[in-house]
Amino acid sequence: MLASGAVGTMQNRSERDTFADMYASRLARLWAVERGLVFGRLDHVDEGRLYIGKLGLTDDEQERLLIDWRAPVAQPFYRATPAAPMGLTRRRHLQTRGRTVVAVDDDLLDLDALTEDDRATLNGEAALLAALDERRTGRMRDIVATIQAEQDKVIRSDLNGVLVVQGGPGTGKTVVALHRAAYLLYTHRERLERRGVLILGPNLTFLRYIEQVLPSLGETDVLLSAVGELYPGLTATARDKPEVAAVKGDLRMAEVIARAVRDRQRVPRKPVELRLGRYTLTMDRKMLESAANKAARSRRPHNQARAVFVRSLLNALARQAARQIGKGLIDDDELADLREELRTEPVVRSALNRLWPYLTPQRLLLGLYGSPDRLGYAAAGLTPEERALLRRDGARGGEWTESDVPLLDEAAELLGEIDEQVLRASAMAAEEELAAARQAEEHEREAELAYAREVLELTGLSDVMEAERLAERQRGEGPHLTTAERAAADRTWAYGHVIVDEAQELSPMAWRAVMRRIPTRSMTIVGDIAQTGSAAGARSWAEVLDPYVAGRWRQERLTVNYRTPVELMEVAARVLATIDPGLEAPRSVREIGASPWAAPLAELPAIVADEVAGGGKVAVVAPDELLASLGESVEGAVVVTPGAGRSRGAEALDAPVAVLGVADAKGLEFDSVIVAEPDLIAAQSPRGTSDLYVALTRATQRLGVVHDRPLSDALRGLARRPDGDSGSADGVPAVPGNGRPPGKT
Ligand SMILES: Nc1ncnc2c1ncn2[C@@H]1O[C@H](COP(=O)(O)OP(=O)(O)OP(=O)(O)O)[C@@H](O)[C@H]1O
Repeated sequence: MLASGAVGTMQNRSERDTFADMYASRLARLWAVERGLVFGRLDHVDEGRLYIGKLGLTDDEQERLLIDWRAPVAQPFYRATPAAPMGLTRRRHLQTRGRTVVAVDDDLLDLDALTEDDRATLNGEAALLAALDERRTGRMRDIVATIQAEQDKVIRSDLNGVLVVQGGPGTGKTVVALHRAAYLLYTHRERLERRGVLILGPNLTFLRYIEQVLPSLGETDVLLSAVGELYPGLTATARDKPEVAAVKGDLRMAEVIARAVRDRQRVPRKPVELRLGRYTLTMDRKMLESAANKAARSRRPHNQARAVFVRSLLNALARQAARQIGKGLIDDDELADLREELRTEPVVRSALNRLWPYLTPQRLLLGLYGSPDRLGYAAAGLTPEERALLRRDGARGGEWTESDVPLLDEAAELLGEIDEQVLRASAMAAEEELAAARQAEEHEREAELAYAREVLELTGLSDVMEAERLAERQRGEGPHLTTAERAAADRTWAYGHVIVDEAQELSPMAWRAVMRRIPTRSMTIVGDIAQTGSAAGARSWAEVLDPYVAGRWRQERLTVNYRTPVELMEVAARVLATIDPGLEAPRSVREIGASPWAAPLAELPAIVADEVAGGGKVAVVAPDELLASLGESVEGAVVVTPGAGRSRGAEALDAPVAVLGVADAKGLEFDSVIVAEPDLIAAQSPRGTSDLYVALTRATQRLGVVHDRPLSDALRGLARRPDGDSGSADGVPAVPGNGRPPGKT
């Protein structure tokens, strides 16, 4: 298609590009599914054999060669059991390397239906354990070949309504949610391709960790985003202290933002005088209030209601001007002329801008955080201590934090868009004002200059640029945009389906921002209440969902832990019991024959070197305050500090050793995990014990803790790491060997 060149009519060219796009994405899909293309075979009692793979293929005669795993006829591959064989005699798992079959495992489902020959060729089932025991690569992989029945139920659950998937660590919530996205896209392709699917994750490192799963299933057009990226045009990675995050995430902030907007619409008590050469006009309180009331009654967002306010004031001023120049009665045309004349007067314009300024969410929030007065008015419903937590000096600078993003979104909703033409016009006007201000009297100068700068800044915002570029592309003047790209740039986009991972971490304000994007409430929410680390996070799913879909959400539970071996989970479960004795840890499927260990902090560098030599990915999970120093002491480590960007996360995943805090380790897994100063992790925030539970459940093979501080009861019994100091913690004998598994069990 491309070789045919850019010839012919516009229509020809556009057709050519469409075909080229189509073939390119088909090709990309075919390449992406190469690994493990075919992984299963179903032997039916009477229908013969079907091969199951990552996508469907037919030959030139339209004979089915391969069935897509998501097709209804593939379902018995995941669901059939000897008790309910679903018409199968046998299910075969094929393991391949490149295009070579390297192993075959059979599940026997219907003994009676098997021939003697079949009985002789049956192998034991080992595909799942083989997959679980594989070394980790730093990136999550698809599990199509080994999806378990309870997971399949979640994956194929109905598109409509809110589905909550609650499950302990390692139960496959994330991987299942990703396969569900692929399944929904396959089953409801038209609707979901048009509206798009959004997957929200806890942080940028996590997004890098999962980003290859959907492409490897042939799905490339899903938007992966962290909550800190929900507001187009900025990526917030900084984190507030827990007590600040708790205030910013509280539902009362919705009222604070609403009042902050109203604060910018309050009219001054004293009359405002406008000196206009020949005459002086006065805007008294009554006139201002009447204009503000009209604007409020229009029920438009702030930036759009401004037009109503301005028009009302200009009308009143024009009448006043007419009276002053001796024209008592004027007709509509004359009034309109006068109004336009006044509108262009710099003095009038600048007064109107001060009375009802155009506002962006950023400006509103910075103005609020930076001013005790504004906070006093807007946050009247908060305590003085809470207001103090919101206060930020240097209002103009400063980084946006993850918990600011839902507030910006809330503000955007109340402020509305600023018309692009208006922005341009006010930029020009501001330039003029700047020039005028330079000539103004000393005492007025500061205020004038500050205001003009403000407007200029406002008009130079990068999201406006983005909007422009977007509009250009949509008009067909730029490169083709995918649904995901268009959705990412548009704050008001309504998605076809939204998946929220680690959903327990979202604050009530973040939920408002999420719900705005999915008016149909077609959602999958996955998480674990026991892992909630954020101070503003969830304590129960009902508390989160009842305000939006009371009585209309359904829940599935995942109960089997595929990541953490039995020995490691025993230790984690002791910590879980200290959070709440009623909480149940998931059941692990593997034993590895080695127990977690403890060692002095000083031995960390040597231990890490040893673990790296042992192979696979190693992580040191540490309290935030120790990250930098530990990172320096460990050779070859990539440190992820809070606020690190997407690329740092990726670097850490690809490195042999990552040093990171719990918030960034959330959702990830490594072959070997060393938790530094566990009790400091537990003490560093109100939900610190949940953080420790998360840290202890990240390993697939080996787990240890290094510490100087005394260990809590839950960890006190750990054996000393044999290579470290002799003896054991509190008299418990050392584990035999070097703490590594003696081999696959
Ligand atoms: N059916 C399966 N076949 C093979 N591997 C699986 C299966 N289910 C889960 N796993 C693996 O188990 C590990 C844990 O899965 P995942 O990260 O999705 O769990 P999670 O419930 O999201 O955990 P957490 O709550 O701790 O983040 C992953 O390596 C995943 O690939």
